[in-house]
Amino acid sequence: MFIYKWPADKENDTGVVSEHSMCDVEGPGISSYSSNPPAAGTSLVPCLNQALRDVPTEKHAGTPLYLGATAGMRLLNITNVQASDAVLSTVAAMLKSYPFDFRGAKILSGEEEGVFGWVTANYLLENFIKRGWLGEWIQPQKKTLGAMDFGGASTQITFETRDSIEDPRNEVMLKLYGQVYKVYTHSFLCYGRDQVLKRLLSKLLQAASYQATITHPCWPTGYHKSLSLSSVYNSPCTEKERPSLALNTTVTVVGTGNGSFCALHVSKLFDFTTCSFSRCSFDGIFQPEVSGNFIAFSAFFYTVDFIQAVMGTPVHLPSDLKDAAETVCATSWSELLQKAPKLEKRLPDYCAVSTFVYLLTTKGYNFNNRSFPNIAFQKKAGETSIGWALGYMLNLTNMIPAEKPSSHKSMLYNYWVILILLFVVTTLTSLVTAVCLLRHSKSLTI
Ligand SMILES: Nc1ncnc2c1ncn2[C@@H]1O[C@H](COP(=O)(O)OP(=O)(O)OP(=O)(O)O)[C@@H](O)[C@H]1O
Repeated sequence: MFIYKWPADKENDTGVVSEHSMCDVEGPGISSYSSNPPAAGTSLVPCLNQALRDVPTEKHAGTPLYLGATAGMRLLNITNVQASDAVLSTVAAMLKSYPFDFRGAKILSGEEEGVFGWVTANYLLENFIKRGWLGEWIQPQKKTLGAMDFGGASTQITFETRDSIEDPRNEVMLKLYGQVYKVYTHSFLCYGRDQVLKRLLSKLLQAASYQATITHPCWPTGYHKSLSLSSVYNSPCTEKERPSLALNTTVTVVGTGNGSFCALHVSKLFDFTTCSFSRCSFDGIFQPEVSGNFIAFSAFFYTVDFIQAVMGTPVHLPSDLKDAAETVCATSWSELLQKAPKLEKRLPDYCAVSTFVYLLTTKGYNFNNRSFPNIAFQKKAGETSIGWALGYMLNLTNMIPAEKPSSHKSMLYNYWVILILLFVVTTLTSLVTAVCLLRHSKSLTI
């Protein structure tokens, strides 16, 4: 979940926010929500207290505050509507108790999440509009950037396309600063990092007939863990595969670090065969050919950053990602721990997630040797994190106008500055010339 806050008075004449800040509050997970709403405020309080400190006291009442929830809450809403309503109302009550202008809590749809991420990235990179040197507004001729978000529960792909979008559910027409953008977007629920890992465990448990000890080809050798069936089957993403066994049954899972077996099982998470359109990504979802540059953030960034920074392997081509995933899978638990002790909690899963990212981008989204290098794995643009939150806030506060903002006011101001400067320069030059002439004529008369 994100809370967005910013000093409302910091907007300039375009409605462009010059300063803002946000807070990402991680929920405790679906299982903990399903019976009772969370103890609201456990992680919200530090975030709100930071807001109280950042925004000057006299500006508190005029500072809009929104709460948006994403795929984790979409899943909870599927499993238990009452629980998801209870979470939202508990959190809303807590936000109302603060002195800000609280304007509501909402669960975003997958499409909204995708489009707002795309808006954020292109807004931050000034791809919609920018200032010329006279202060006029220029619409840059460069193409917009596609956005790929890999969250905990869902993954989104969003990009501008000229191709026809065969499924209207994937088409969004946006008019921003007087320009119309035809955007393709799709959000895959249950394809976020955490849900992918649960689905993978579920497939492995099923394949091993739920024996007391099973092997995991994506976990490193030397690593093993006992887990309860409920930690795998507490989600709607694994619901269909739930066994008849008691969910408090414990299973021991032993890592075998086998990259090719791992890829085999991870590929079973996708359906690459069904398609009723001229072309599909996977699971029967229409997708036009990817075009232009892309920015891949959240867990896309974490995964590729791990490969590059910890494993020391640059990722330019799909084959680099494939090879790196295999290397991660073949690295033992003790070696991994030695390389990145601070990431201990995440280390067992980099093999599965790298393999998943490789399959998703190449077999799923169809990036190839030509288009894959156009993906920038990045989590920030300048100082700001890329994600749906900024785009959501810009939309709710009408900060991105549909029409191009007028340049007159700022241009007029700049013309005045230039005129005054010219006047000063001309006067100074005339003065200097006059003094020089005077001296020259004096020296002639002597
Ligand atoms: N350093 C890291 N290495 C690997 N994974 C990470 C790292 N930090 C966070 N993650 C994981 O990345 C995933 C995406 O995190 P993010 O905070 O973007 O998700 P989210 O907004 O909660 O997802 P959703 O929108 O699907 O609800 C999560 O599974 C999170 O646990």
